[in-house]
Formats: sequence, C-alpha cells, structure tokens
Amino acid sequence: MALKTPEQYYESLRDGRVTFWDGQSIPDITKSDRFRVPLALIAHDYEYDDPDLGHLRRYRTEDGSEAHRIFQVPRTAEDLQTRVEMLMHTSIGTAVSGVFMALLQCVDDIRAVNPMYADNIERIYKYCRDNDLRGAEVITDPKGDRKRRAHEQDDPDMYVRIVERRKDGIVVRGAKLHITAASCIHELVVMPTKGMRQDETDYAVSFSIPVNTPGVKIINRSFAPAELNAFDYPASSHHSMPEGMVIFDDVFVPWERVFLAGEVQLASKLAQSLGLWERTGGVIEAVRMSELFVGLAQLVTEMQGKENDPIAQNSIAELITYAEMLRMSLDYSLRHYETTPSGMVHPNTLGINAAKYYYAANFHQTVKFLHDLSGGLVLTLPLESDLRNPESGKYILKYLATKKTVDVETRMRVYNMIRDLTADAYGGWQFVVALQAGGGLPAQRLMMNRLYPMEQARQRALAAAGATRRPGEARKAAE
Ligand SMILES: Cc1cc2nc3c(=O)[nH]c(=O)nc-3n(C[C@H](O)[C@H](O)[C@H](O)COP(=O)(O)OP(=O)(O)OC[C@H]3O[C@@H](n4cnc5c(N)ncnc54)[C@H](O)[C@@H]3O)c2cc1C
Repeated sequence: MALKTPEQYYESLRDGRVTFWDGQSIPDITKSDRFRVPLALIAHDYEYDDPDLGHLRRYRTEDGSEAHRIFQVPRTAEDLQTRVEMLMHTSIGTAVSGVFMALLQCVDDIRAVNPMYADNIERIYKYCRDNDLRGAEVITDPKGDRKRRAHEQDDPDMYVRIVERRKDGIVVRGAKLHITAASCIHELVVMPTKGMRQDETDYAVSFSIPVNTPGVKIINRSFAPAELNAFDYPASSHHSMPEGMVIFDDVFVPWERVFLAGEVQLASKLAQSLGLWERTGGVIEAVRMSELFVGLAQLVTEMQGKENDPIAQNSIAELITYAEMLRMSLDYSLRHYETTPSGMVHPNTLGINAAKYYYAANFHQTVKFLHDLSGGLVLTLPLESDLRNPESGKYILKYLATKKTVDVETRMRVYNMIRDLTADAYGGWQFVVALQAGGGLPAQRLMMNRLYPMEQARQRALAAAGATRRPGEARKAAE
C-alpha cells in the first residue's frame, strides 16, 4: 500500500456513493462540473512530488512506510510546528482528516472503558493512513428543539442513534448537518455532537464507515456555482468545498468499525477533543486570512493615494492588530503545547479556544475597516468582460485610473479579491464560518471557563485585595 497519485484519488471516488446536488443525483462526482473545483483542490494535496510542498505533505510512519502528514501524530513541538506549516498549504478537504488526531487523543480514555473500541480506532486510523484515504468530521446533529435533550425530541432521530444492536454490529439512523467535504472524501468519521446522559445511551455513538456504505446519502451545498472566472472571482474560482447533509438511513456498522456504543461518559470527551483540532484549523486559516486583509488594505490605500491619510493609517493599524493577535495566539498555543499520557503533543487547549473566540468575535468588525478603506468599488466594479470589450473597456481604463504608477487592471484585481473574500457569496460564507465552524461562540466560552487556572486567579485577587481568609473560611468562622 502506498501514497496515491491525484489520478488514483479521482478513481477512488468512483465507488457508487449516493450523492445529490441541486435536485440531481450525481452517479459519478468526478464527472460533475459542481465537484470540479473541490476535487481539484483535494487532488492537489496528493501531489507528493511537488518540489516546494512535497516534503511538507509526506512523512515516514513508525512502520517505515510513507504517508500524508495529516496522519502524523505529533510527538514533539517540532512535529506540531511542521503540521501547522503543512496545514497552511492544505485544502480543507484534506485538513478535515485531522479528525483522526481527535480520536487518537482520546484513545487512552477509551481503552480504559472498552479496549475493543480503542483497537478499532487504531486499526481504522492505520487503514486510512496506509491507503492514503481521507476522513470527514461528522459531528453536528440536526438537534431539533435546542431546549430538549436528544431522547426528548418529538422525532427521536434528531441526533444520530443506535436503532438496533446485533451480534455482528449496530444499525444507526439519523443525520449530520454541514459536513465539510463529505462527498469528496472516503470515510465518514462520526462522533456525538455533545455530552450524553445516562438515559441517552443510544445517542452516545461513534464509528467510521466508507461513504459508499448502503443507506448513506449526502445532499450537497456550496456558495460557489460550477463556473466562476478567475479575474472576477480570484478567491472562490479555485477555492470552494461543498458541505453535505449526511443521512444515515438505517445503516449497518460492523463492530470492527465502532468506537462507542452507549458508554455515555465518553461522548463529551470525543466532542471536546474534536473541538480542539477543528478550532486549531480555524485559527490557522484566520492567521492566513488576516494577513491577506492587511496586504489588501495597504494596496488599496496606496492605489488611491491615501497612504498619508491618518484615517487610512488607523484602519490599517486595526487590521494589523487583529492579524498579530491571531498570529501570536497561534504561536503561544504551539509553544505551550500539552501532551497526552500516550505521548501525543497537541496545541494548548485554553490558548486555542481563546484564539478561536477572538477570531470569531472580532471578524465582522475587522472586515468593516477593510470595507471602510476601500469604498463602493468593492461592490460596483465592472466585470472582466466589460474591461476586455474595447467599446466599454476604454472608459473603465480611463475612469478607474488613480495615478500613473497604478495599473488599472491590477487595481481591479485587488478590488475583486476584496469583494470575493468579504462581500460576495464566498465572503458571506466566511462571515458565518468564522462564527459557527468549530462550534459557536458559546462553545469556546464554555471551554475557557472550564480550563482557565481559576484557583490561581482567585488567590491572586484575594491577595491583591488584602484578604487573609478565603470566602468559605470566613463563613465557617462566623458559624
Ligand atoms: C461552513 C460550515 C462548515 C461546517 N463543517 C462542519 C463539519 O465538517 N462537521 C461538523 O460536524 N460540523 C460542521 N459545521 C457545523 C458547526 O459546528 C455548527 O454550525 C455549529 O456548531 C453550530 O451548530 P448549529 O449550526 O446546529 O446551530 P445551533 O445549534 O442552532 O447554534 C447556533 C447558536 O446557538 C447556540 N446554541 C445552541 N444551542 C443552544 C441552547 N440550547 N441554548 C442557547 N444557545 C444555544 C450555539 O452555541 C450557537 O451560538 C460547519 C458549519 C459551517 C457553517
């Protein structure tokens, strides 16, 4: 078994998977226009001979074989740094295979409850690694009425659940929403979306199955139409990945692929550990994007002759603050890494949650500075076709000129990038992704409250206030 080529990746998707898009069933996604860009992005990550990125993509496993670095379990701070560097150059369709890190991070706790589940995790991980397969993070349930728990919903299928336990496996029913790249990968790695209570055992379920397993159906959606030209849409014309509603219509899962089937005490552990790796991915993307915002703002300012304008400088300083805070937060989380009992090194959990929160909570108002600087052309810039038409193009070249040193076509490209990234369909997608992907703001607040070294903070506050007794002790003394 070896690394796949891009062609072998395409070939591996012709497996009878059931997938829909825009009212149509798509029998072979490799022949569909809708999937052209997403599959090309993932295929690119299979280019192991790339002279610039090949060394980042491949690594040697402990068994001596070669595999994609997404499967490398970080054992040192350097491993973790290299992983982050690799992720800076990797499509989201490959990055979601980080789901295996989340599973392996919990494997010690899982083994303590049921060694068979732990063995299954390690075997499926190696199977995917050695066959160069990709897995999706399949977590978010429809959840129905948010006030009620899984087993209290009007329809019991609002969270994926076990409907039958058999000698050879389990049968599951339900759906998972918003699953990034679900149709474009090989394995659906399913986990509970949150902690489950003792009366919700059927909902504490985790497993991994191939996308073409009978009963699995995927309904796709993306912000991007099939065709976008690269001049008018410099970001989204080559960067889109569908999300899928994944349906489990009474799907049989053999025991060899089950990671959890009723042990409720493990449900939140799995959900939280995935949260860490998902949010790390979000912060990496935020670092990349925020640096781009600074560059775009600077270009627009220079092109409009506003480089000495204090308001423009203030706006750019705001964008720099955002970019630097994110870069430093990521850096902090990597330097202050944590280690699991079995030796896996992972980013600092509190640091990543705080960084992801900062990114999401401030994204919208930070983009406002870029829009404020750029002006109305962000939305009203004429299309490339009008630039290329000599009858209209001559006016565009005349009236979009600012000064002799600025090439109008380059100015248009910069504006198109700003619109595409922040003010068009892809931009709208980014606004929601910042908030929701990896869990909404409350999910990070919860983790921060849980993980902050509160006792230390409490002691310092008491000492600063000149208190000699802790609040509990004072009450006892009065009794
Ligand atoms: C582009 C995109 C890609 C995604 N990719 C994936 C993926 O690959 N895999 C995956 O599993 N998920 C994925 N997600 C899902 C993402 O994790 C969820 O959207 C997010 O966790 C919020 O859940 P929700 O969409 O069901 O909204 P809701 O649950 O309705 O949450 C909306 C807001 O309400 C809050 N809330 C929820 N319940 C309550 C309550 N009882 N009381 C008070 N407030 C509450 C939430 O914290 C959140 O702030 C993706 C989402 C997006 C937008």
